[in-house]
Amino acid sequence: MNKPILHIENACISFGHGKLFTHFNLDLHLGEMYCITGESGKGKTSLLNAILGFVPLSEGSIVVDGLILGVSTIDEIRKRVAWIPQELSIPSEWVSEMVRIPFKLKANRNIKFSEKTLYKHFEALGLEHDLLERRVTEISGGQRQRIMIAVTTMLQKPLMIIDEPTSALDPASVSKVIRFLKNETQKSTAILAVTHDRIFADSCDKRIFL
Ligand SMILES: Nc1ncnc2c1ncn2[C@@H]1O[C@H](COP(=O)(O)OP(=O)(O)OP(=O)(O)O)[C@@H](O)[C@H]1O
Repeated sequence: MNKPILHIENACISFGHGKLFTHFNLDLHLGEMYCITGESGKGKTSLLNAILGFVPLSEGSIVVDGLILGVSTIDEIRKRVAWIPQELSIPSEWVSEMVRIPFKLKANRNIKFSEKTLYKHFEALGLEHDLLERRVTEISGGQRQRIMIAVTTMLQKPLMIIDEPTSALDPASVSKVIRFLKNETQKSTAILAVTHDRIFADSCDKRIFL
């Protein structure tokens, strides 16, 4: 098999109060969708944050697309990772502005925003086109999550990291998100998601308990 896009070896995260987990290993390849599941507070979100360099490992190493995570590689690694956090504090009033934010970030400046592609993704995810004309405060949590999945996919990064992609969705919408993401992983992307959603977890290539 080819080299993994994400390789985590012997990882341990600890905060002041002790170790969250130790000896965590993972190999994720292009075309695969894995999920991390487990009890609340075990460190799932912290692990995602560690991959993005926001939380330090106390032991072990993370390699993204052949780059060992460290001070000198973090900018390059962030260029290769699309990230959808669980909670988003969005600094825009309108959805039409919100969907353009990722394209203004330093790491994504070379990627063009396309309304046509966004609408195509909206359709696949069961979202109405006119959501784009609404205020951010006038859309539901589930709509916002799917909009961000659509937008993040447009960035075409080799690695997508998603925290609770379906937590605010009904089962029919969960199925649409799964179909959409599976379709995307076939297009040279790997997905790592944290989830408590049984349907979502069952559809992943591998389920990792933390
Ligand atoms: N920066 C931090 N400093 C200290 N403690 C932290 C920090 N970030 C997270 N924690 C603690 O680490 C533990 C794990 O948090 P984390 O959010 O990673 O868990 P989780 O498994 O994702 O939980 P959930 O399923 O509820 O989202 C929690 O007890 C949390 O309070």
